[in-house]
Amino acid sequence: MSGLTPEQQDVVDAPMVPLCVIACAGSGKTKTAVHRVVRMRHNLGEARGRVALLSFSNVAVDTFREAYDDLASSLPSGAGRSRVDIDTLDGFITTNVIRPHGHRTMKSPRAAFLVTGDEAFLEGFKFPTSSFPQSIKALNLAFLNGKEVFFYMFNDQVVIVDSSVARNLIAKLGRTGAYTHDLGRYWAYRTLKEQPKLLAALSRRYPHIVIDEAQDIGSVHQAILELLIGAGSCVTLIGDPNQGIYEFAGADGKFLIEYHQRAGVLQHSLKRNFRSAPSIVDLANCLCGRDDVAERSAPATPHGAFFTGYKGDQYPQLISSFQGAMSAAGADIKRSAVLCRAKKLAGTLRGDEAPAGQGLVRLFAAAAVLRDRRKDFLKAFQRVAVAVVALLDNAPHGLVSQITQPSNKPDDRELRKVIWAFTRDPATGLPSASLVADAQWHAHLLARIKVLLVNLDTKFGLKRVANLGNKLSKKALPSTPLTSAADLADGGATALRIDTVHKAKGESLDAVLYVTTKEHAQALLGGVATELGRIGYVAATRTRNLLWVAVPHNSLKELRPQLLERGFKEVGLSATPTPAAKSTHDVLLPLPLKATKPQASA
Ligand SMILES: Nc1ncnc2c1ncn2[C@@H]1O[C@H](COP(=O)(O)OP(=O)(O)OP(=O)(O)O)[C@@H](O)[C@H]1O
Repeated sequence: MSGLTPEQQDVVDAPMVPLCVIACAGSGKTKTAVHRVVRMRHNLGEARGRVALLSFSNVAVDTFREAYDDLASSLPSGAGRSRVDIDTLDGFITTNVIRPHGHRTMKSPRAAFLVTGDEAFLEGFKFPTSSFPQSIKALNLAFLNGKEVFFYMFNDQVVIVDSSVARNLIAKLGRTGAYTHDLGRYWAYRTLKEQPKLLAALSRRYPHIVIDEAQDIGSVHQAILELLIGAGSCVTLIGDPNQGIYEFAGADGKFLIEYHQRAGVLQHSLKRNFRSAPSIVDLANCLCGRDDVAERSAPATPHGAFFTGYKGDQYPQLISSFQGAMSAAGADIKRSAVLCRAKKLAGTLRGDEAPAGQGLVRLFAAAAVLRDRRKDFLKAFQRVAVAVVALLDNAPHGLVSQITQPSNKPDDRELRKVIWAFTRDPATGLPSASLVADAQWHAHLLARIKVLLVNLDTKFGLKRVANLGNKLSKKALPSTPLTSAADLADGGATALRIDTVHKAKGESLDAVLYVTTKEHAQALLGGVATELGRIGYVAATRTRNLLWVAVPHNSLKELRPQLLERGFKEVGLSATPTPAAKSTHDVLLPLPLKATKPQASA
């Protein structure tokens, strides 16, 4: 197959046995995995077994599907081209285990359904803690040395929950057929463990499973995979342990790192980085102690790794200075981003307001802002679904899930369509976030909800609650629009994306500004031994050409020597928003340098 490097080709051509592929950032894991799957399907010929290619995000799955559709046309017709399933690991478990078989283990009279966490009936499913009862949606599970451990997170700390309390609560929810994301994995594990015939059948159906981003496999996922491996499935893991950033969810990368030690598993590595300029690859090597090789040569435009200090009130200056540097580097605004460790900081930088209103009105208001400001129609739809169901009298427990999850039932699909139409249309459905909230927006909302509820009654026999006015009070709505007209007019087209590092995982970006606290910057410089360090590593390795790391001004003196030692160059902030800096081939510093007396290394 053409276009692959020898190390990628070796993975593709490897015998049909389990592989452990440790790959660096930007090494073309996607391309390699898709070519490998096509080759596997080719080798399987007319055999009936399916190949599963699994990853962790819907974006990754879409990319894989597109690439597979392109490549699979090279398979001879009839060679089982369609017997490849590409999905997220959770999607795979849901389709093959939880939905069709989970209810038997859950002791539910109906098929299992996923809850969003906001459903009113979950109020009755709480567990006690030393302070106040917590909702079951906060309950997580991990396997530690083969034992189930139940916990929840409080102020970034893990708090253990008594196992029998947790099991009873999970069983009680299970009997309704409901499960949260985390508990879905638990039920899938238990279903496979308790129904050995099902496990054997699933393993026969999927004799080969390839998992990308395998550093993100958590302990419950691992337990499920171990069952499949034990039943005969041949599992290949591809990933980069230095990008393991889901430790809080029980993924510590150990499964991937140690997988090659198992009998029969062949080890491979991918060490050529196609994404980043050589100076960025050098920095990445310095951070993680690898010796990966840049496949690209240095671009003719300004590029490399820079740092700058910022004060708490200088975010606008910081971002406009970075945009000046981006212009000089020829970075595309749509393929560049400001990244932060924490959601809260990303929200502050984006200028996200606290959601307005109370109760269900708050949900509708948040949905309007998500749709109109963030253009996030899906999240808006999910909030509208939860709020509308809460306005129904005696709504069946799984109704939110019936609306929000894809379904083959015509009634569910019709209902989904009605809620989508309401969410999407500011003229007849959820009013525009640009209307004055307490006066216009709320009045429109009330009138249109009434029409919607009549419609739901007529078409689907769903009755509304009696006290609509109480449930939709205008308390805590401001006498201003929910979001400013300027934000809406921009529509995000010219705005630089501001996001968390977790959201940018797997992406290639032209330019990245990583905004850090002192702790985040220290962790980045400290390397990949800690999760915070790996988060910094993921941020740094997203960029193709330009990386800026912004550190708090008051830690600059302390951090400067280490930043310089790692190869970062210092830049200052421009006093006012900058016009695009001049692009010259040999200028690496896109902005005038201020206060840059390098200190001797500590
Ligand atoms: N053999 C190849 N020839 C040319 N380009 C390649 C080759 N393999 C991969 N690439 C390119 O390398 C870039 C990075 O690939 P990809 O996004 O799959 O990296 P990755 O290994 O998933 O990285 P990360 O783990 O950092 O997200 C993509 O633009 C891809 O098209």
